Amino acid sequence: MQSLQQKASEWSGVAASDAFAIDETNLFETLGGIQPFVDLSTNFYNRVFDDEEEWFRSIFSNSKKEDAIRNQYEFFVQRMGGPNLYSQRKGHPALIGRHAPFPVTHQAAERWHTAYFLVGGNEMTRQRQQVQCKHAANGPSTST
Ligand code: HEM
Repeated sequence: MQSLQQKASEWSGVAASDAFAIDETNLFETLGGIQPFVDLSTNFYNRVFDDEEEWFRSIFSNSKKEDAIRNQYEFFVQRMGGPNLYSQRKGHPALIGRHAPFPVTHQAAERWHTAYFLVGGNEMTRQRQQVQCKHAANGPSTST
């Protein structure tokens, strides 16, 4: 079976070595602290909340823009080599699980190619759940 990383690379067209090049440098230090990330996430969510396509905007209809901005910049600060702001406040990022309530489909991931790992992660989670349902219907597994 293909790994999540293989699927994400195939769908996005971004090689894993390019995706993980962020680990070869400390972008938090290079960019000079938190403010560039606050600006990035503010600009990002201003555009998301003003998107011209209703189906895309509606994915965020239950989110407050200020919360979404903070969640995102704290996550990026942490992931790019800065202090663990996100985990101190909210725990493990667990991004596949946290996105499970939202329709992060192939169509949505076209907007943000990094999101293909969420699409693949959701598919794998659903496949595992289907296997469990089958076992439940057939009684306990004897194969372990
Ligand atoms: C098109 C693809 C995506 C869609 C539609 C999407 C949608 C959402 C939505 C609706 C939320 C809740 C907003 C909130 O924080 O209150 C959210 C949260 C979040 N997203 Fe995404 N997302 C996408 C891709 C990504 C990617 C690629 C990343 C990481 C690189 C990411 C990181 C996060 C983080 C860190 C949160 C905050 C989670 C939390 O603390 O609850 N998202 N996303």
